[in-house]
Amino acid sequence: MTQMKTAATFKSVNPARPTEVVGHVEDLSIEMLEKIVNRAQRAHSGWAMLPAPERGMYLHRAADELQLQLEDIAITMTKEMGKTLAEAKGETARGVAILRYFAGEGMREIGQVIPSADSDALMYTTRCPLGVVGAITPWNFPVAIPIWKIAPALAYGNTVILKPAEEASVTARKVIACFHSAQFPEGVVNIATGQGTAIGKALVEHPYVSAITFTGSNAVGKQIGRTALERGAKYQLEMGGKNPVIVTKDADLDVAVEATISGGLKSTGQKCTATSRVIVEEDVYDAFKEKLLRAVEAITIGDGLEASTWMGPLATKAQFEKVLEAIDKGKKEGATLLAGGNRVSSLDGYFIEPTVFENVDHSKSLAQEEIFGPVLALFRISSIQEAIALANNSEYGLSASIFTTNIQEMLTFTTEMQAGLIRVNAESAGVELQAPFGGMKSSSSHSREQGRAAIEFFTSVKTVFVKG
Ligand SMILES: NC(=O)C1=CN([C@@H]2O[C@H](COP(=O)(O)OP(=O)(O)OC[C@H]3O[C@@H](n4cnc5c(N)ncnc54)[C@H](O)[C@@H]3O)[C@@H](O)[C@H]2O)C=CC1
Ligand SMILES: O=C(O)CCC(=O)C(=O)O
Repeated sequence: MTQMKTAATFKSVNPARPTEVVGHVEDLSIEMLEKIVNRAQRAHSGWAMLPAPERGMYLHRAADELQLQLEDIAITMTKEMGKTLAEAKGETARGVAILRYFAGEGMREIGQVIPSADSDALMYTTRCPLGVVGAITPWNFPVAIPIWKIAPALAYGNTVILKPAEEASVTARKVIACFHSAQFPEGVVNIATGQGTAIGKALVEHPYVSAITFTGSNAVGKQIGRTALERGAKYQLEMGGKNPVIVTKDADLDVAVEATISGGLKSTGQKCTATSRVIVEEDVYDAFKEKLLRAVEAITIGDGLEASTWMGPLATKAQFEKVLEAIDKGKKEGATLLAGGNRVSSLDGYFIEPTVFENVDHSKSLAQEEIFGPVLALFRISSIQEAIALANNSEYGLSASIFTTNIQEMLTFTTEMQAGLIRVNAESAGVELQAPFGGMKSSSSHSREQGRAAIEFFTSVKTVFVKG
């Protein structure tokens, strides 16, 4: 990788102890970005012309490098954005598996032979890469999300520029170093660190960048979509969620409680697939609530590097403040606070207690706005129809779970629930890399990432007609 001198850097800090600097990151200028885009553009034709199995071998080598660096990268991730070390290790291992999956894509079919009306002709489809792909990623999955965008982009013959979240850039740099150690040709894999409003925006606007894949907030996603559409670039947006869990009277309550805690509060609730609305049938509402509150009380909060910690801090000061404001707003709107609701005053970092509300008006903020923090809202309902209607009453449609042993209720839920990820007797979070991932309604641009679905975004279909 060519070393570039930049005028400025910014600090990335540890949210568990904000005075600790995890690293300094280049705050690239637009001129530096221009060089990176040109380099990616120049590298494209050579990379695209390599046989796909050979591109796959590069991805296998990157997977080997990431595996070697797993411990260091996971520790950096925990220090930089706060999730527990166990989660960070799991995520890094997932990154290795994603790379291997897409390495295999280099050996799978990319088209179909389609019967032509002309008996002297051969008609088939093939696929070609898009060119330079810009990947704009958030801080909540600093390894998995960049890799599930970069790996398929590369496998199908694109070159890539990663613009990571400012708050997770030290980890991102270490991930990209694995690609460089795997000796990808110059310019094929690039990183552009800097501010979203400057470098991110310039990447989206650049005429050489053929496609943008984004995960993050709805506000930024929509802006990116508009800009990309305007100049004819392809785009893919993965945004928010307000994911419901339904617990019916036939559910195994212990399983439902454990999954609600895990889905809602792991990673401190900072997943787009996190559970935030817990919709419980009245017959079991009180029993479920009691078990849930007991489990919430048992949660240990602290630095994610400590083995005893179950829940770490919020990832950034902005997120910490946003979640405290959301809790305050919920209280003012009349919801009843059952647990938590405060910052953890005994700790210096961005720690907030796991928080549970009930008596939440479904038209109000706690039920409608994405909080992205350790906050659950309980709702009491009297039938499965009411539960599904409530669950669907959201601008989002990313993930949804039901806990029940009633087969008819499972089927009704899988049919009627408006979400891209439907889970039965399993928590709302947790995505398998070989399956399509994406949301309905405002949660996404209706595209899907990961698994074989990734080929739809990262390639263009060509229909070829050959007359003998
Ligand atoms: N769907 C998800 O997984 C995520 C959702 N969020 C939601 O977004 C809220 C705010 O989090 P943020 O970090 O501020 O998300 P964000 O959407 O501002 O940032 C995501 C990425 O977009 C970049 N970016 C920001 N402005 C840009 C622009 N104008 N053009 C191009 N790129 C730009 C950022 O630098 C970062 O790399 C959270 O509270 C949460 O509700 C945040 C992170 C992940
Ligand atoms: O639930 C998961 O594993 C993935 C969540 C995700 O993609 C996100 O929060 O952005």
